[in-house]
Amino acid sequence: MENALSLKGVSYKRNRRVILANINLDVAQGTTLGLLGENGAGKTTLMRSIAGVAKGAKGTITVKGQTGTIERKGLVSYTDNLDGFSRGAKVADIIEFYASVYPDFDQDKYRELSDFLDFGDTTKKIGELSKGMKEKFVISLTLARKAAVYLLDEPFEGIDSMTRKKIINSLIQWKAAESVLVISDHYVTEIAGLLDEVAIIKDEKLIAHEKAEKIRENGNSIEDYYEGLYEKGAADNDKL
Ligand SMILES: Nc1ncnc2c1ncn2[C@@H]1O[C@H](COP(=O)(O)OP(=O)(O)OP(=O)(O)O)[C@@H](O)[C@H]1O
Repeated sequence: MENALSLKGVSYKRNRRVILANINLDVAQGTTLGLLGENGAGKTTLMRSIAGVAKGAKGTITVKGQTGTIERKGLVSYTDNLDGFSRGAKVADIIEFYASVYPDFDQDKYRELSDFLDFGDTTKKIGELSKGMKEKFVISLTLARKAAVYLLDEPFEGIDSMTRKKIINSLIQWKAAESVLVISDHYVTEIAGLLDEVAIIKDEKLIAHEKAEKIRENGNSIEDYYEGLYEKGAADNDKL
């Protein structure tokens, strides 16, 4: 199958400190990829690089054949924690902003998503939203676009476990079959059933990229595989 997302030699430094080192990753269209790694491993930085918002990222990132940052922004749906908006901005204003900036933003789909997530009050200000409410808003905004690649960075941290299960069980239905979904989460077991592949980051490097099916065929759970690799280190670089 055609690769929807391809990273070649992606590196990122901040204040001369290496955050990502030579990341190579190919993801076929339709794949749901779990991006795993402990705190500070570089998952957010990698997502920001793919989305074209990490300034100074080196290497080549191709999304559906496009390598330019502007073109990529049109193909990748990623919501940067809403940090760019003032605390006084209302939910309704941000929805309007999304609709005006992204031609692929589908307001009906946004409404369906936000209803499903029980996040309906558009009069609230960003600064008034709880962590979980903000996350529901980010998920709704992100998935309401028609994109080739969706990036969800630890989307469920503040969301209660019942709702988390509900979202995880239905996440796939909100993306087109050919779209890629990259999701990072600390609750590996919870999202495991959703994943087609996992990519593991440790010490600035991609130490593994493997199909979930293959991990299970080898008698491992995704969580065991992840923890085993993390403990063992980058010795066996088991890339696809
Ligand atoms: N604004 C920043 N200034 C300086 N260093 C940063 C900044 N943002 C991230 N870093 C550093 O980059 C590294 C990777 O951070 P990143 O947020 O990408 O990791 P992560 O895997 O998403 O972590 P977490 O699971 O805790 O969210 C960390 O060592 C972090 O300290």
